[in-house]
Amino acid sequence: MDVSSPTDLRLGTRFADELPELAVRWQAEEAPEPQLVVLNEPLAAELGLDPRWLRSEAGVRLLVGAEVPDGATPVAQGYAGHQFGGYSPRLGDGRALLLGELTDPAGRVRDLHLKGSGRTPWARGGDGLAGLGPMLREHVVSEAMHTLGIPTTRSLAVVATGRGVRREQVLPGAVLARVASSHLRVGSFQYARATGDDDLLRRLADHAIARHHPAARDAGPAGAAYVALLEGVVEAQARLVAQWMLVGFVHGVMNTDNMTISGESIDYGPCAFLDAYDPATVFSSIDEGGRYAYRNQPAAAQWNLARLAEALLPLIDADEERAVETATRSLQGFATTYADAFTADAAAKLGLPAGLDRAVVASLVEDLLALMAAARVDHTSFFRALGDAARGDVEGVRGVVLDLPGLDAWLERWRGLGPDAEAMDRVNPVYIPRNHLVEQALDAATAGDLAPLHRLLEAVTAPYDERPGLAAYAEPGPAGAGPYVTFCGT
Ligand SMILES: Nc1ncnc2c1ncn2[C@@H]1O[C@H](COP(=O)(O)OP(=O)(O)OP(=O)(O)O)[C@@H](O)[C@H]1O
Ligand SMILES: [Mg+2]
Repeated sequence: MDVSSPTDLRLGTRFADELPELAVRWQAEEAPEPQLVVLNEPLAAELGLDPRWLRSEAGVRLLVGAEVPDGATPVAQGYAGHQFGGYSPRLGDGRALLLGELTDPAGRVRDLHLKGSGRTPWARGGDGLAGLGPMLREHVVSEAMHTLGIPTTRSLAVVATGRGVRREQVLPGAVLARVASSHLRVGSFQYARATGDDDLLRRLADHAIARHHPAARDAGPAGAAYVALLEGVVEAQARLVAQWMLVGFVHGVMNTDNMTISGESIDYGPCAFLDAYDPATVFSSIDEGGRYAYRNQPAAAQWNLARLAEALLPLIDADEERAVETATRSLQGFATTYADAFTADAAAKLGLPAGLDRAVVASLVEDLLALMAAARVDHTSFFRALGDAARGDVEGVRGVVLDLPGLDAWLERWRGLGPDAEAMDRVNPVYIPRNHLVEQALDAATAGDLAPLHRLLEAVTAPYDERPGLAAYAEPGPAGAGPYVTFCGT
């Protein structure tokens, strides 16, 4: 049955109850004039929430935090984090609240969370607010990621608050209602570890195991369950980052507080998708050293996971030296899982049959990426054009690569392996949220015109289905433009 009133909605308080040291009870700031800007109806249905109710005044009050269902305990979650390599011991939800855990009709437990809901005790100097544009970016990009089959937090809705947010200019403010399999971060473990309270650390790890890696519980005695937890996170993150790389996604701010334990992508701040394939691409204007450049993402993930391993050491083994040895072995799993996932996903993008020798596929992929990088081809449309090449039409790919003899030799090797063009069309998107289109849609929405946003959503939520009316959405942006995303506007 659909939930159609606040009294029907049951939100769990498991995080608040089990981890009170990480949960500050709090409430959202009043929104002067809440107005629903976008609602994710398919997600609402998946959660058992009646979209008509969510669109009603009472529903919007829930989505903006003005009304809390009976029995719910909204909390601001505590976490620490390494930001661009520097450690901040006390970050936490400075502008966000966990409303509680919702069990969907399929029995899955999901966090319902608000971002931009006002200052909390973790706010430090911040105003606790979020701009409409950045929250809509999170909506668009997370929905695109979801339809591309990439694990991600989701956006249920964006509600404009009617309050101005002072940035470089005054922007309309908004609250994002976010749904995630949890909001546990690497930084949550760093925070618990830094308290020196091993009981808290153990409760947090047990909570994470129960929610995300239940098989770890059966791993064996003593520290084995926590080693299995670490390995579970390492594996989930290795697979996730392999998917980012193959779709050309640059997260932009892979701090340890922006890396989940679930393996879902989180926090779409200064993120963007590659147009030209250049592995050195950096989008965030504050990432001056290029720490989170596209090509550095696997290494950044490994670095973050090493911070998770450090936090878990007291649970892994009472003997620190043995704990370090064990954790190091677990971290080494990243390289293998990443390489396997990357090769398997790349083989699918190339339409290759299953069962080919891994080394053959890996060298084929490597050689193709080198050809693509040398000519800075458009990442997304090139892979799509390869589907045409599998059907015998090589004009699209030959038209953009510089080293034609090299490409022809590569095409011959590849075609000899029998690529399946239809299978390629099912995994190589036509539409991704191109940066220039995202910017246009957000600018228009900020000025009150939602049509470009809806058109963009129409394109990116059916990314493999080429439609003639959406040709402009498949085109790369103007060369040399950007970086489009900065931190200042969030
Ligand atoms: N305007 C703000 N007011 C208060 N705190 C803020 C503000 N902006 C960011 N923060 C806090 O700064 C830290 C880093 O911010 P970051 O942009 O990574 O996270 P976020 O986008 O707010 O949230 P999330 O990671 O949940 O998506 C977080 O602790 C966040 O709560
Ligand atoms: Mg963040």
